[in-house]
Amino acid sequence: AWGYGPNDGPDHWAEGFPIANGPRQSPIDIVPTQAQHDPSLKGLKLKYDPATAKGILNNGHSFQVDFTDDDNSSTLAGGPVIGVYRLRQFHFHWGSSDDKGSEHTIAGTKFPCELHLVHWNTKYPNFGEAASKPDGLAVVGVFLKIGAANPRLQKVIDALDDIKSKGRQTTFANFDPKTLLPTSLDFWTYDGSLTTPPLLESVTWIVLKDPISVSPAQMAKFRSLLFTPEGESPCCMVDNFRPPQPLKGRKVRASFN
Ligand SMILES: NS(=O)(=O)c1ccc(O)c(NC(=O)NCCc2ccccn2)c1
Ligand SMILES: [Zn+2]
Repeated sequence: AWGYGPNDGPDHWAEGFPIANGPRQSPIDIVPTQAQHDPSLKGLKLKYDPATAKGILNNGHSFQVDFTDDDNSSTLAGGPVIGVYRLRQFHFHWGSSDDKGSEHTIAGTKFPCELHLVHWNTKYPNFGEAASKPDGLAVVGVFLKIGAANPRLQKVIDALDDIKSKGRQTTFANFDPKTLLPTSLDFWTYDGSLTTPPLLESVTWIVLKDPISVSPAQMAKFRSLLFTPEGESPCCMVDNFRPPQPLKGRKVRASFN
C-alpha cells in the first residue's frame, strides 16, 4: 500500500503507479508571472446545498467530508470546465510544521495546509468512471495560511476527535463548503492529476489565488489525527502532501489580471 513515509511515500509511488512519471501530474509549482491571463475564462459557478453533507471519514491518508452526489444539488460549473460537475468530497493536506503542507506552491512558497474540493463530470455515470477520463474531475484547491482562528473551520475541527484513527467515520450534516472559500474566486487553472495514487490524469485543477486563514491551534488539531488504525502503534497524520511535479510543457492560465 502507499503512504507518505520513507518507504511508501511519493518517491516510491511510481513503482506501483507508473503514471506517477506521466505528462500531466499534480501538484505543480504555480509561477504567477508565467501564468497567462485568459479573458475567455468564465467566473466559477459554485452551488452547494448544505443538506448534501453526509459524513466525515479518516481514510488513512487524510480526512474527508463526503457529500451525497445522486443529484445536482451541489455543483461546479463555469470557470475552465464545460458542463456540470458534482461535489463528491472535500479533504485537506498539511505539514508537521507551519512551513510546509500544501501540495501546490506559489513561486516556491509553501502553505501550511491546502483544501481540495473534489467534483466529477456529470457526463459520466459516477465518480469512479469519471476518475478515469481526461475531463472527468475538477478539483478546487484553496490555500490555508496561519493567522486568526477560522470560525468556518471549527465544525470540521470539532468532528476530528471522533475520527482520530484510520477507518473511523461519523455523521457530518448540514454543512456548506462555500463558507470555506475566500471572498475572491480568482483562480489559476491547468490540466493535472490526482495527487495521490492512483494518480489518474483526469483532473482540471482550479487553484484559488487567495488563501483562507487557520490558527496554529487549529493546525494542531489536524496534526492530532492518526494515519494508523486503532490498535496499531500510533503515527500522527502529518506531511500528507505530494511535492510539486514537472510541468512538462503545460500552460497555466489565470482568470485574473
Ligand atoms: N488529492 S486530490 O487530487 O484532490 C484527490 C481527489 C480525489 C481522490 O479520490 C484522490 N485519491 C484517492 O482518493 N485515492 C484513493 C482512492 C481511490 C480514488 C480513485 C480511484 C481509486 N482509488 C485524490
Ligand atoms: Zn487532495
